[in-house]
Amino acid sequence: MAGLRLDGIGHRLLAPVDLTLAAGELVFLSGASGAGKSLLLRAIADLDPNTGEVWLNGEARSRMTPPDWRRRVGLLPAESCWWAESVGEHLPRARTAAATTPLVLDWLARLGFAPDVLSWSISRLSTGERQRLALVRLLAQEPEALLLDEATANLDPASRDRAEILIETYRQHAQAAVLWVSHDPEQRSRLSRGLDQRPGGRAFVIQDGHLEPES
Ligand SMILES: Nc1ncnc2c1ncn2[C@@H]1O[C@H](COP(=O)(O)OP(=O)(O)OP(=O)(O)O)[C@@H](O)[C@H]1O
Repeated sequence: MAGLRLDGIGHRLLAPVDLTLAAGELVFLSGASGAGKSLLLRAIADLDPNTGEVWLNGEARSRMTPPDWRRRVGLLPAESCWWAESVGEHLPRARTAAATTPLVLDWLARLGFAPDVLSWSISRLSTGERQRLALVRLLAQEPEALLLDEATANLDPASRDRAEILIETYRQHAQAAVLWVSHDPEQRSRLSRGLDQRPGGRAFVIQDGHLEPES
């Protein structure tokens, strides 16, 4: 089946979870600080020890190499990690604007960046710039599912709106299942209406070590 299926995925604070996200479906995740939301996303990405299996479009995680899995199921952590000197070095085939795909340049523009951002040093980036650029870096890997941890938490309202539109456009275009940790009820209500104005958007909460549908 197309989409992302969690089959008994659990971690040290969370009882095993069974959850299926259809291709292109957006599902929200909330819960108190420290409830274990980030740990669940990390468990799905197989970054920490975890139980269970995850299926992407019918393919088992255990049958893929970890780098392959993490490219196909892209995690946007709350705090992004950068390892090279410049922004462009973090994007596939994109050290310079000339070598950058038009799609990535378009995404950068949608988030308010001119092509010269590729030459910017990582050390000069503001928190919000890091968050927006981490999103472009993630999408440039063309993931088939997205795990978003407070993807817009550091952004002003205008930047937040632009990031939401980009994520929604990608979700619909790529038919990517999206599991989105968000504490912001207004964001969830905005996004659950969707760009196509259809109602939708299931929401779950982690409470007392269990994942439950939000009432
Ligand atoms: N490597 C670790 N070793 C020990 N405890 C950890 C580790 N990583 C996370 N924790 C703890 O596990 C709990 C859940 O962490 P997690 O990051 O999943 O919380 P969260 O639900 O995402 O919270 P927030 O909304 O504050 O980001 C926290 O109490 C955290 O301190």
